[in-house]
Amino acid sequence: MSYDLVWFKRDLRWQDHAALAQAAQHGPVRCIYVVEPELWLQPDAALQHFEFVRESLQALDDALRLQGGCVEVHTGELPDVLSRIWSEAPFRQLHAHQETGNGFTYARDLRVGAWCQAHNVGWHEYPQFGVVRVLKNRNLWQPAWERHMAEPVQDVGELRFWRQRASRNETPTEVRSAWCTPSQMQAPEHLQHNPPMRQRGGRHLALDTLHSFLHARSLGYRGGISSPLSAPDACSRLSAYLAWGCISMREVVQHTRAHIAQLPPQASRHRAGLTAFISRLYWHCHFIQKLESEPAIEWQNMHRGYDGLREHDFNEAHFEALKAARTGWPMVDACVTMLRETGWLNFRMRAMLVSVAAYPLWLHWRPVGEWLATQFLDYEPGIHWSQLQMQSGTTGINTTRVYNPIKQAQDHDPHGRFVRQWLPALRQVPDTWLFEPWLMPHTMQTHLGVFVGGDMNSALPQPVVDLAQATREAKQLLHSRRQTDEVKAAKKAVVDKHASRKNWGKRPSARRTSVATPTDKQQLGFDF
Ligand SMILES: Cc1cc2nc3c(=O)[nH]c(=O)nc-3n(C[C@H](O)[C@H](O)[C@H](O)COP(=O)(O)OP(=O)(O)OC[C@H]3O[C@@H](n4cnc5c(N)ncnc54)[C@H](O)[C@@H]3O)c2cc1C
Repeated sequence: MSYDLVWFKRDLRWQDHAALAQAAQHGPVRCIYVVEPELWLQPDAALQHFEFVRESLQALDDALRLQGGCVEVHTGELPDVLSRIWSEAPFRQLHAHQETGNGFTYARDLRVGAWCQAHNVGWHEYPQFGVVRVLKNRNLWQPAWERHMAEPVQDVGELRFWRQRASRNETPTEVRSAWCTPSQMQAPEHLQHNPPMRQRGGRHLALDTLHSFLHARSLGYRGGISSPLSAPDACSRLSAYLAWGCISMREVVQHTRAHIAQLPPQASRHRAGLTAFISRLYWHCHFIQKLESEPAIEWQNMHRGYDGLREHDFNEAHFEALKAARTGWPMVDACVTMLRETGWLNFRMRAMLVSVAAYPLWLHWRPVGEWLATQFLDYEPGIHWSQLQMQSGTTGINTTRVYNPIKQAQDHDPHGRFVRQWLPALRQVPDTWLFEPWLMPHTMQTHLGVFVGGDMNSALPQPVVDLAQATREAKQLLHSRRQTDEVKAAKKAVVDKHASRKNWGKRPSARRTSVATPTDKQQLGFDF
């Protein structure tokens, strides 16, 4: 009996799973996940991602077992694994979701396509987000997003699973030797970083998170998402579940719209929060579309006119201080610490970290992005690299936004609860010096027994650079590059390819009437 093979990647769910639903229509299915050693060797991979995948696969396996099936975990490179499976028991067709991943997955998918062609196996890839493969024109993008989200959620119904039969000479254990169950998965030894307080994987947790957000936490979305104190509750916290596919984007959009529709008229704050949340769901796919349309933005500047701006000045000491949470700016160091312990940070604080890296520390976005990719449990290449470039000023279409970490602390942590929570050395420091402890008089430092110094033994580090001066110099360098004729001339091509065409979910400015918003300003539509 032949079967169709379903290859799970970053789509670790069984509901609204187009690949599984379509495969099931053809007859028996066999479900696999492949641990690809090369993939986990990439610089953007971390142990937390592997463990989250394992947990999500465990939930998937549990659900499939209720129907008499399972998910097989194979280890090896693709298409070698396909060859092995095929030579043991040929399959008719291979089904998977489209993936807009890093350079490795892009090249691997091309190899898989070639393998399928050579073996006369049908290769079916299905979109799982509102991202359009081979998008001819950016103007067509938003209607395509709406169509995708409006389609009915795919119910996989009852599944028939393919069963492997032992040949006469094999014991059942030998038949299974080529794969293992999710609970038997072994993380590659080199993988590091698994934050103790990170979110756990699995579809049931994704659904619980969506439920608690829609019914309670989203009341705090409006006004609550910018401060790192309120954001962990006020934000949806769905990013990791969307990134690893425990829940589909369509499910989230449809549930949210249905929830908005049944809110009473007086629930205006709740409605406004959920409407703003929907605009973030557009942004999710809008940003992934950039990488889909131009995979090279993972490595090279979106606007090539910025080439050479930071590449040759990379300061390792600055980078090490940032990673070690010892820049000397409490808000920055507290955010790095929270991220290290939880695997998550809200948008504004992510933007601030990259801004500090890109401007006063003058670090190129690529190494910073590799490090942050391992720190973010929700690492999604399309959003990540586009945001890294946007916050570093290399897209050429966004207004330069430079976040001052002292002002961010004053605005979003006025009583210092956040920095004191994550930086115990600051707990004794009075409010007056909390966000600028290097200004604390020596007598006060002696009195508290907390010293600010340049060496690793000091409880509090000196700022690595003079913030005001380094930021001024960085802005000057960027702006002088922006003024060159080459940079100005090449801007239109970037706008045509990548800029948004609509001001999703943003309230119109009272002063602006029907005049179209300049595209580069629209790109900043994140803040309330
Ligand atoms: C430098 C940088 C890197 C980032 N890297 C990632 C990443 O790797 N993966 C990731 O999912 N998000 C990334 N973001 C976007 C954003 O910070 C996170 O999506 C958000 O903090 C996740 O928390 P949440 O799910 O509670 O967000 P919510 O505010 O509840 O938003 C709901 C969903 O909308 C999407 N979304 C929210 N904000 C954005 C945004 N600005 N751009 C695109 N999509 C958005 C996410 O899928 C998110 O889960 C990055 C932002 C910056 C500044």
